[in-house]
Amino acid sequence: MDARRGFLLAEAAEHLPPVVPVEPVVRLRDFTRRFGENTIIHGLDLEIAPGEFIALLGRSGSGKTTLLRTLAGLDDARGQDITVPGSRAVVYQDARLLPWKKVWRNVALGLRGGNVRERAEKALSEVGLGHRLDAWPLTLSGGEAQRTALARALVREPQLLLLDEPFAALDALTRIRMHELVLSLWRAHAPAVLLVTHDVDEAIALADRVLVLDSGRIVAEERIAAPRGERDALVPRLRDTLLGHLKVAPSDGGIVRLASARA
Ligand SMILES: Nc1ncnc2c1ncn2[C@@H]1O[C@H](COP(=O)(O)OP(=O)(O)OP(=O)(O)O)[C@@H](O)[C@H]1O
Repeated sequence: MDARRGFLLAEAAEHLPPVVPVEPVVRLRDFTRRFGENTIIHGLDLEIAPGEFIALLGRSGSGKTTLLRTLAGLDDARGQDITVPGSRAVVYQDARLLPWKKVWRNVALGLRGGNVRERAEKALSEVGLGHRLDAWPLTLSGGEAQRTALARALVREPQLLLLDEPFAALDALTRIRMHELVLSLWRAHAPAVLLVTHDVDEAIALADRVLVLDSGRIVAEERIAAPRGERDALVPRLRDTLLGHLKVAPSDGGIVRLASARA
């Protein structure tokens, strides 16, 4: 390298921000889960950075829920090398609201400290339900119930948000609205997210990184650097790649969902 080029590179490097290694918020090393004789997860390594949005795809029985339950602290992880943040929240496919408590009380459930009603109200306003604070859960639509579940998760300001197929039971239009809502909440609160889904297109639309789990092993990983509003052109290639890893034949077009593909 000539001296002038070396000087220019050194000068440019001086103006770059220092590279600060970011500690992952989740770290699993050689994680294995057995149920009796059956090994469900095989020596899995996983790191999730703060604020990173991960989608986890996999066929039925591949171990997705087992992994999510472990990260949520709901499964026996004794003797395993696992780091998770102290504050975590889970949203499931069904909203799991207590029908005998008003909507705002469901969101406030277990909240410590003062201003509980105001905090629940703020969270419900963020998901567009500021007008349903005193409603009973059974009067909510499916989408409203899931938005309440999201408010209940986010009011705790979790560092890790675990989403277990939270949109699977919703109709297509509501699902798209929920995608937009989840992205805006993610931008506002910046938790790391692990979204378990069967929907390849959903994974591509939402995530920074898509992982494919097969028989308890991560068999593929796709980083998606493109901004979320500019991903349409990438979808066909990514969909084919991911479906290839999932061993599902691509359809002729439209949304390919594993749930229907495996039926
Ligand atoms: N408590 C348990 N005892 C015994 N086997 C279990 C238990 N929990 C899960 N398994 C088994 O572990 C495997 C993985 O299950 P898991 O629920 O993690 O899969 P999944 O990828 O989430 O599937 P799905 O998409 O259908 O929800 C399955 O074969 C399941 O039968």
